Amino acid sequence: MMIDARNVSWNAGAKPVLHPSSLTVQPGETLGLIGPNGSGKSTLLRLLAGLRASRSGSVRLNGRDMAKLPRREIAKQIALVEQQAETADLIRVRQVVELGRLPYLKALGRQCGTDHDAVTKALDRVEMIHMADRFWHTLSGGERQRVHIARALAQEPAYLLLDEPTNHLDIKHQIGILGLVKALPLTTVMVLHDLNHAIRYCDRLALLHEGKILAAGPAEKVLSPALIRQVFEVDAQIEPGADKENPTIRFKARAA
Ligand SMILES: Nc1ncnc2c1ncn2[C@@H]1O[C@H](COP(=O)(O)OP(=O)(O)OP(=O)(O)O)[C@@H](O)[C@H]1O
Repeated sequence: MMIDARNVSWNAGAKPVLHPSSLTVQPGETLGLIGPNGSGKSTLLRLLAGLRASRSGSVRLNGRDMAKLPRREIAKQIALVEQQAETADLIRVRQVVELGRLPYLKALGRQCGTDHDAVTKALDRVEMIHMADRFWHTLSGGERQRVHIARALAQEPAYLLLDEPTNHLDIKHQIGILGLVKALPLTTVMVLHDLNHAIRYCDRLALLHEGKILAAGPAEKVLSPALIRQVFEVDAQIEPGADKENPTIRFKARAA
């Protein structure tokens, strides 16, 4: 059970956005994609989700070439929450989450008790069950983000792919969502900007820079002060955490 990307790449017109890159998502892990704006993180995530066709190589889902798999079959395995995911306005929260059940619907499109339970459970997990009947357009940015995550959970995927899942969330819900994601018995890939969140909530990190995976592995290998300086152009100090827990990175902006 894994997603295995071999030599995948993507161009926007003539401009290479992701140079040929390889990355294996290991079963059960939480893998963080980190890197500066425009480094290719979302592009790589979409390639891993089978939503963007690679110019080279292949992405294999549990050993099968994803380019040859029906979309519905992929959707039963992989749920993706994109940045700024849009939803039609005149729809209620529960209906948004029900969209996650589409890959399972039979020909007549009727939802059954299992679908209803999966939707309720997903809303409960992101603490949005009390807003199940609210209209989408009445939600705050953070509430919308939690509903999108609930939609992905209702899909009951084996792989959860999240692009900046803490966007719009206050600190309580940032920690809540990341803790929830880490605790789920799923394989997760998430794009994160907060390097301290990446250390705390990911088992492994892949650092992207200018469309290339510069390093991949455990945080202590990937996040050295030298690499942080090279990629993010900030000076950083890595301090050991209390009780030898996760280290903390402190940043110092460089003088211009
Ligand atoms: N459809 C597209 N057409 C043109 N350029 C694109 C397209 N998609 C991505 N790009 C460009 O490719 C580069 C990488 O984009 P991508 O969204 O993968 O970066 P990212 O690392 O996720 O960035 P961010 O942290 O800002 O979200 C950017 O310079 C972006 O402008």
